[in-house]
Amino acid sequence: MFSPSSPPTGLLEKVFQYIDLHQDEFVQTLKEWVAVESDSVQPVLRLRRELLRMTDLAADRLRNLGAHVDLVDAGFQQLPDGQSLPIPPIILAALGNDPKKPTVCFYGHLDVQPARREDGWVTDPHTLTEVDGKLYGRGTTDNKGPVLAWINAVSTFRALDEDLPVNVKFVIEGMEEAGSLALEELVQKEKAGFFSSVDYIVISDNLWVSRRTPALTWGTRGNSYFMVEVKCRDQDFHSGTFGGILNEPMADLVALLGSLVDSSGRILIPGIYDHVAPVTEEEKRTYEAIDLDLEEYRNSSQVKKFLFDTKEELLMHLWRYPSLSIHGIEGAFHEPGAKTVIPGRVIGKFSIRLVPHMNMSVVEKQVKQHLDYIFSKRNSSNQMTVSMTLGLHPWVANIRDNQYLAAKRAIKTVFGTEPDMIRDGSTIPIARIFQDTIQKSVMMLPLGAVDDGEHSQKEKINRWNYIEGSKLFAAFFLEMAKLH
Ligand SMILES: Cn1cncc1C[C@H](NC(=O)CCN)C(=O)O
Ligand SMILES: [Zn+2]
Ligand SMILES: [Zn+2]
Repeated sequence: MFSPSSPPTGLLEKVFQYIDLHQDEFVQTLKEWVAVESDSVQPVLRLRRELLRMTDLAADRLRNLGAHVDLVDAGFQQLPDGQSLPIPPIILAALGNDPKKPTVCFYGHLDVQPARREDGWVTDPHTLTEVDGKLYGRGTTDNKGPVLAWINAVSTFRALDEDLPVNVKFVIEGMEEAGSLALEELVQKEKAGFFSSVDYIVISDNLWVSRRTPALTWGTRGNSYFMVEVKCRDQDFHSGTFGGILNEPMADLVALLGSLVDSSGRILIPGIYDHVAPVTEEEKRTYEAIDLDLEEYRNSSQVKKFLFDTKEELLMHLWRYPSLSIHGIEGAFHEPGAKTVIPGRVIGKFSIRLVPHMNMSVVEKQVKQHLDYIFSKRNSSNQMTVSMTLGLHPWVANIRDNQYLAAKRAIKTVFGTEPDMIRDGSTIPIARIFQDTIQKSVMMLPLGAVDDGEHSQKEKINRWNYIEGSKLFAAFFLEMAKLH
């Protein structure tokens, strides 16, 4: 082993060289993984079988590394129609348990969003296709590529017959895109078991804000999801026979939804901003330092104008202020054509992205009170029911943790630059659950570029990001060992 003060230049060079030389093999494995249509979103048996196949493929790969692999049964998913579908088992794997080394646990997921060629893909979404250094395919960046990058890093030490600098554990699930069913329960159950030896958790399930500058993520927003139902009766009406003599549920609902946010993006629910953490000068400087070309971002997003004109304002509204989005209306007539229906019962769906110091149950109360007030002013004879169906807390890391220091050093070594220290506007619910339940340091170390198109058509990961990302994880192991 190397001494803590002298950098392991020789070993690191060997590792990087190995990864460069074997990159086509690494791409080939990604191709095999992308070929499995492991869609967890559409609840159909055929796809669940694909998910099980994907889980077995990953478990085999981990066993080949020499890891001890447990497939933890996750039970069944109950569907609203009474059907039930199997949830793929959750992989818990471990490699090495040297008490002198830190134990780093990687969380990732094998499931993907649905993708069909007709949706607007140029290539088949389940056939990894390389064009100009871009590896196109569903799951390449979210999240199969990063999971494999971690495996590539571990396998490189094994192939070189080098001692792993850290003990490595894996939590790999197959239901992330469907809300990580069964995972929270498992984390609680294994708190004193599998997780008791874990010192650090690394998640690589988000993106940089740049195409070239790597990032380290230290916070995500939470989310509270609301459904507001307005009901007259369970059946639709004909607007020729009932139009003019009813309080129409859609009119009530549109008024309710229209009362939530103004055209400058400000949430109109009284009190909602009361607890939002104030911005500090130090925090402001972190946004100034970030590599984001506003014009390029705007153009590539195909948006004419954002609500904010400066980089700092834009980032703060994405990352550290709450936002309210209206997602849809169940029961509304939305198909093409001109049907003259009055829907009898509709459900509006919206969510509020939560930020530090907002209190979930206070938010819930404020939303309900506000909607009650707006609805009562309408004097409608319909019935309104509001429910919060999902409550995910925001997450903030302690960037003074050792693993943030190790990751910064590894990024510097691999990319020759300091990372953008970013937050993320969306939610990775498991981060906060890990932090609260096992009370260990959680870090998000993304590998993909801003234009990877996660969840979208033409999802890709650059070969460069995938291969340098594999090196980054390897360099991170070595830096962690030095700090321990
Ligand atoms: C399911 N869900 C409902 N509320 C929040 C979520 C999670 C979802 N997470 C992601 O997209 C991960 C991005 N890397 C999101 O933030 O919308
Ligand atoms: Zn993901
Ligand atoms: Zn996703």
